[in-house]
Amino acid sequence: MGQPRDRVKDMLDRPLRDLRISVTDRCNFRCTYCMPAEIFGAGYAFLEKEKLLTFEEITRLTGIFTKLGVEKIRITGGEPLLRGELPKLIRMIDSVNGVQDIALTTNGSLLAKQAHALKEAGVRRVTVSLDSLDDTRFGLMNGVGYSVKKVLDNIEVAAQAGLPVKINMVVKKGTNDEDILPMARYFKEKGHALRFIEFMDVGNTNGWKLDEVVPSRTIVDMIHAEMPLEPVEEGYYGEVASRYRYVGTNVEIGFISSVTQPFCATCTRARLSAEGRLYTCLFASKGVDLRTPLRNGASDDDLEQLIRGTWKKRGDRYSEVRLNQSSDLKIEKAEMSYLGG
Ligand SMILES: Nc1nc2c(ncn2[C@@H]2O[C@H](COP(=O)(O)OP(=O)(O)OP(=O)(O)O)[C@@H](O)[C@H]2O)c(=O)[nH]1
Ligand SMILES: C[S@@+](CC[C@H](N)C(=O)[O-])C[C@H]1O[C@@H](n2cnc3c(N)ncnc32)[C@H](O)[C@@H]1O
Ligand code: SF4
Ligand code: SF4
Repeated sequence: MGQPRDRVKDMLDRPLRDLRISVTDRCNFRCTYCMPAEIFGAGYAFLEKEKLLTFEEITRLTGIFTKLGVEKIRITGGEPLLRGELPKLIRMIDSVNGVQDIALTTNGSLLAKQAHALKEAGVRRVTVSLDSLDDTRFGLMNGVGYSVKKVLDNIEVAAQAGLPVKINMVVKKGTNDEDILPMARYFKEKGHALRFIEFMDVGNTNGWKLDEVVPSRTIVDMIHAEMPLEPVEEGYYGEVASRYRYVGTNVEIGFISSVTQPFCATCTRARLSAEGRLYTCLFASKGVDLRTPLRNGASDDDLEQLIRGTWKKRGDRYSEVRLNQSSDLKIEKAEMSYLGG
């Protein structure tokens, strides 16, 4: 694996390390906190096929990002497993010099069919989102009545295919906070790392209110009282989750506290939307169009300069700025399902 030619840093001295690639803005779920059904209904204008970056375009851009320091790729969306022939894309990305890790975030509904092929193509690990073990609550939260058992079965298929699995649970007060302990008990037993995500004010349509956020500290205390926890050291610079281990086991649990303990100071993540816009923050309103130059014959050097210049100008620290505010900052944001969660 070659070393990056020139690791670029932003205005706050943060290097570019991770690229989160959204491969589609579509999803078969309508999670209330992400794609509420009343907004993302039948009339919603999703991206047309010709607007999506092709696999060749994504791979070419990945090669340029690695020259600037990117080592870790996360495939996301929308629901990434809705994109046809995903294993083919994974194989192409895996062949890019400098890519050291390819992870996938998915709602798990289509995982059983594809787990083996994804693993073989080069996916190193998957994160499956699941917010409850109760069918009624999960069905309401995913917006389409999708069953818990199917997701749990698919998680085990992925694990048996040799993919380490993490679970993401978004916690909303009054909606699924009663699921915190049952989820912790279940995944402790299964041996998969569960991560609790504070409900965030992403996008413009999820009706976010600070009083629906359950602070990670509360969840740590709640779990520790029943199943003692000990902290685990940061695994890498800028790690998103604070990790703990159940005492006496190797099973981990994580907390993603972007509302109450923002981690902008070490944020190394760039996001590439399915239509090829580069976003330097999850809460950015505008992305930089890479598809137009890509399709108009720009050279790799031109594209590298464009990406380098964008990262160098980056000063984003939305979650830190929002801290201590009782509401979201009233700015126009891109939707998470569009720019890649
Ligand atoms: N505010 C904010 N939230 C983030 C950011 N990155 C990830 N998240 C949130 O954390 C969730 C989990 O991210 P994942 O991609 O599953 O995890 P990760 O921590 O990057 O993954 P690992 O590589 O396993 O450490 C995302 O779905 C977001 O909700 C970020 O840069 N800013
Ligand atoms: C946007 S989804 C895309 C990938 C895939 N569809 C999935 O759900 O895993 C990525 C992650 O973002 C999380 N997410 C979405 N909206 C969120 C919000 N408002 N607050 C916190 N996390 C959110 C989801 O739970 C999921 O784990
Ligand atoms: S969180 Fe994932 S599964 Fe849920 S609506 Fe958003 S993109 Fe779809
Ligand atoms: S809010 Fe923006 S800058 Fe802060 S951690 Fe998230 S993506 Fe990074």
